[in-house]
Amino acid sequence: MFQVSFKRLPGNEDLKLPRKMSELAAGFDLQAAVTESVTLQPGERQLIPTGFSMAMPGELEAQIRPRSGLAFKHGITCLNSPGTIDADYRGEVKVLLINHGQEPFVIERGERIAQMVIQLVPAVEIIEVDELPDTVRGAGGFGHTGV
Ligand SMILES: O=c1ccn([C@H]2C[C@H](O)[C@@H](COP(=O)(O)OP(=O)(O)OP(=O)(O)O)O2)c(=O)[nH]1
Ligand SMILES: [Mg+2]
Repeated sequence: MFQVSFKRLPGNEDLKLPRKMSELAAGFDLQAAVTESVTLQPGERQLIPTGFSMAMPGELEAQIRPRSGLAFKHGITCLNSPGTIDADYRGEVKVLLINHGQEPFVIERGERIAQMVIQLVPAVEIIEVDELPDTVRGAGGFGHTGV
């Protein structure tokens, strides 16, 4: 069990810390910490504050992912999905939303706008080599096996 710390930023006492909405949910839902409602016009993107910062062990990262309901109903998604929160980041977690829908979308304070999934990041060492091991696939990609 890893411990992940959330720090509520001043002025956000009314918001809940990220939380799972069902027992086995993968994601912790994130609330919009906008001080007043924000309207995303079709095609517009905005960085939405969440009102908290966080810390986690170095083996972890946090991914910011869209909520499928907002995507399906309103075309609202995360432009950089999944957003990456590095373990050493201590700034406010923010959500880069974009409106891919046809209608303006209003974000109210406290609205659940995205979800955060905590993931393991394996420790790796990068080594430079002159040759890579052969495989059957080789350089084939981008649909070379057909559709
Ligand atoms: O959706 C996101 C993505 C990133 N971040 C924060 C945490 C992350 O650790 C930091 C940097 O993100 P990233 O590495 O994706 O951006 P960059 O453009 O590479 O910036 P940097 O040079 O600061 O790493 O920004 C967020 O709050 N929300
Ligand atoms: Mg970076």
